[in-house]
Amino acid sequence: MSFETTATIASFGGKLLKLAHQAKTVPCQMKLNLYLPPTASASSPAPVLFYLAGLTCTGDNGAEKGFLQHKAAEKGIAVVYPDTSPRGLGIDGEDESYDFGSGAGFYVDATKEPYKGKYNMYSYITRELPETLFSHFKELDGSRVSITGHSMGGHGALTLFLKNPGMYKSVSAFAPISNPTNCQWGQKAFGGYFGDGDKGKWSEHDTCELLKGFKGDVDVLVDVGTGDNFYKQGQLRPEELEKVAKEAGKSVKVRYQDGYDHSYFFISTFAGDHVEHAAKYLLK
Ligand SMILES: N[C@@H](CCC(=O)N[C@@H](CSC=O)C(=O)NCC(=O)O)C(=O)O
Repeated sequence: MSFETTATIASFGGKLLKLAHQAKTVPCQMKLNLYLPPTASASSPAPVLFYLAGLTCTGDNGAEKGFLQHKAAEKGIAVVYPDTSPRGLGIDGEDESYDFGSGAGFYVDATKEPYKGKYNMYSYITRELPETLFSHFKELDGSRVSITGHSMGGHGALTLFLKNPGMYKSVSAFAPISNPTNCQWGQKAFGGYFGDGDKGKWSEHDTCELLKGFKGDVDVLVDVGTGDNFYKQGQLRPEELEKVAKEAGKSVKVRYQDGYDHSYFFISTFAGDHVEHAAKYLLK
């Protein structure tokens, strides 16, 4: 099934497309944004950066407030901004809380009813969405793809990268949920999507656990604001990420940005650095 383009918006010399398509891995229509830099064409396809957003977000938050497009236009990189969950499936309780269900898919394939077979954001982001995009948009180079994300989306970016060696050229994250098996957000989500009986499944989607067993080199950039209330509450656990990385001999650079909070003011301030980080690998 192909895409419907609901809007085309000029942005930094390129264009932002608002898209919708009927998905198969998740049983609903999915919306997203796609930024095409000015240089993208069928004869010169652009490498692609996926930006995974956080709790409560759609594909609009990053596209409208993340400020990635300025640097992406300069570097000739396309940016994909997917939604964060399926929508409107009529599951009991789906819309009740900001940190579970709608807007909170956590980039996993649920194995517990009533989300099983429906909340498959892992399959959607790693398989269906890229396959559909790259067959439809000849302006995109599907052989050069990187990933980044914020908070729940930072968790998504890091775990998808670590679970799929070779799929992404690079990874970075803004204030990621680095150790979801040991924080409230992650425990609620994994309990709801996997159940409490299968902690092995939880570990398969925890960046710290994945990093311990990762074969090969990494070069991960992470930014966290020291004024971030979710960091202060222990939802992000970047120190644990640094500890695991050090013990495993993996290059994970965590930059603690003085006074920044969890908002898109923080993301937009450092977005250029994250696009530069991706460009190092996408353009070499
Ligand atoms: N509404 C909630 C807070 C939700 C929130 O801060 N969401 C963040 C992502 S948090 C981790 O995934 C976000 O990006 N929000 C959208 C935005 O545009 O800022 C509450 O009331 O605490």
